[in-house]
Amino acid sequence: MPSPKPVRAGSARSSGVSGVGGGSGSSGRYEFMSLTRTPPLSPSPPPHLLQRQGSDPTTARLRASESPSRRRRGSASSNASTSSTGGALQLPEEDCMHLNPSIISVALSSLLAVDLWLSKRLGVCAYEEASWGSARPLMKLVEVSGHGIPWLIGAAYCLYKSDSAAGQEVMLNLLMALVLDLVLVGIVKAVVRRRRPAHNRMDMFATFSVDRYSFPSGHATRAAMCARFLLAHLVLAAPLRVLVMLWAVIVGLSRVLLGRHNVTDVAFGLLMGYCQYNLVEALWLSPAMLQNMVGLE
Ligand SMILES: CC(C)=CCC/C(C)=C/CC/C(C)=C/COP(=O)(O)O
Repeated sequence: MPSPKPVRAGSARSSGVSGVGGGSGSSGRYEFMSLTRTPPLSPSPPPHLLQRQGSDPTTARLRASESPSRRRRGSASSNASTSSTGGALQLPEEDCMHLNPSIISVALSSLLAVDLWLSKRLGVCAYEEASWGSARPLMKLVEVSGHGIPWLIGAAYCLYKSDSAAGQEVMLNLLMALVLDLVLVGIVKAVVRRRRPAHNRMDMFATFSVDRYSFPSGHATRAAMCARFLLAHLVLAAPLRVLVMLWAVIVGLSRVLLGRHNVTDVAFGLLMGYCQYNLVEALWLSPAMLQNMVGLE
């Protein structure tokens, strides 16, 4: 499997392929090439760099993406070390000190490469002509079931219809949780700015501008948080509890099948939604606070 190649955001964007990474480029952001695309031509590294890169192609590419000043410094120390050892490759101390960050970035790059590859393979409902394209309408129904608008309208309606203080308390807190989820997901999306998979067709209804970004999946955070909320506050029979959990998993899975998200967007989204519920519990609006806020007797 080819290793992903960290490139400057501008060049990847122009090829319409996306990814994310912490990176140490001038913009602090890397994007990763699609595995199925031919990487753009880049100037060949100078011969001394090739010598230092050895036979490991990943290390070679990482070295080639270094800043020119670091390459020059590396080149000088490399020449010294190879000449003193009669041609045997001996890394200078400076490079040894950078070994750990390199291992982490290679591990992260590999994880993201697997993520892109797996997500592309699993995007079987991304369009009608795809291998499971006939299931796309069903997946879009699942999408609607996890969308913010039906949940907000449903919670507001139940709050309005509820005739007990306990019911109103739960519904108001659910509303608060849904708004909190939209805000937190919006912030993370705006900070990370990972683009949606190239095979995604952007035909979702009612989206915010941050929803052009894919990390994390808002549907996944909402599904995990709402599932925990329902399980904690509704008295449900065992089969229904299983159904609620299954629904959350299916909503998450449908995001990848529809091609809306990469696997890591959904995995992180489910985890984030699960943790968000803890925050909702911590911020729980009590009846006393509710009396002040909505004037309950
Ligand atoms: C009242 C109000 C402002 C409601 C906004 C609800 C809304 C438009 C939510 C966006 C839901 C959405 C499309 C999230 C994107 O989910 P991903 O799973 O694709 O990240």
